[in-house]
Amino acid sequence: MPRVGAPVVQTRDLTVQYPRVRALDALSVDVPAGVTGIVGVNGAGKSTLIKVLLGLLAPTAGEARVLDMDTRTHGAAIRAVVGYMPEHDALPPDVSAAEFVLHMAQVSGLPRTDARERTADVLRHVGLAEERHRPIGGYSTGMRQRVKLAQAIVHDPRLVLLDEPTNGLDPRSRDDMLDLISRIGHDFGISVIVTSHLLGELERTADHVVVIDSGRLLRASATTDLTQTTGTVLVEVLGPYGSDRRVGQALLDRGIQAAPDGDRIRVRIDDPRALDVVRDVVTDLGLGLVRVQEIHHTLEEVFEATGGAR
Ligand SMILES: Nc1ncnc2c1ncn2[C@@H]1O[C@H](COP(=O)(O)OP(=O)(O)OP(=O)(O)O)[C@@H](O)[C@H]1O
Repeated sequence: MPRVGAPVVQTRDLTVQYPRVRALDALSVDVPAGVTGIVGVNGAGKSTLIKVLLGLLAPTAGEARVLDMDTRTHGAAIRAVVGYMPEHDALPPDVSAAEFVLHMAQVSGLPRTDARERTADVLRHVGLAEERHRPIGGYSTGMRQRVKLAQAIVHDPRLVLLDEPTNGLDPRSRDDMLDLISRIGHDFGISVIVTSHLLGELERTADHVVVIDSGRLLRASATTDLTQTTGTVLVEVLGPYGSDRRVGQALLDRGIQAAPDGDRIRVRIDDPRALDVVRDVVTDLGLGLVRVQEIHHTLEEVFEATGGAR
């Protein structure tokens, strides 16, 4: 059993060489428990990494450990405690979600009665309770993605690997799927590794983000560290027309960097006095301070800064 707080996945110099392409190139990363997003453009190596982690593809060099088990030697043991949602859809059209997920539960070793119970539970969790007896062939893309997610968690895994689960979904279904992923990771206590080529969507779902590009590690950190403050706040004041300009000018007069931003004032806070000066200036001018809002980087901005986005 891995120690509490131990990484769920560790790779060291992990390399996968296909005949023409090096899909993973000396990738060394620790993935902690919780929800982790693996982000990279198409072809970055995300699906290859997942295949290695499941023990389905042997590394050319280096090693990968999942829940402290070596993927080269413990593939079957890993797959018993890890769920997998593949990117592409290979669902049988003629069977119902209930039949399919029950079958997958039994394949993963659950006795029939437990498998039935778990199937009913997970189909309810993913929001397919009502439609579960209809043939999958008539399902929408969003429903099919939820069937794939249900079969990935039906055996109550410790870790689940989701390959591009939001692919092909409209914005609303994508939000539903992201909420579901967050619940699996945060309420059900199953660690989640989720791949995506869209950084923005992982911002509110993932606790950690691993950015890969051409099989190499660009960045691995807590989402909150990546989206750290820009050193700028937006200040909103209450007063007659032009109050924001007067505040901005008063701040500049006192040596604080400030610039208009719509009807608010963008203020640099590198100077430790800055927030005190804002409060003093607003009071001196007889105005009200409505809001001081810290501005954070978005993941997209960070990715662009590291040269990963295309
Ligand atoms: N079986 C294979 N044989 C040869 N090359 C492969 C194979 N699978 C993937 N590749 C190549 O390896 C690189 C990484 O592919 P991979 O599928 O891991 O990337 P990805 O980040 O998951 O992208 P996508 O989201 O498009 O699947 C790509 O250049 C791809 O063309």
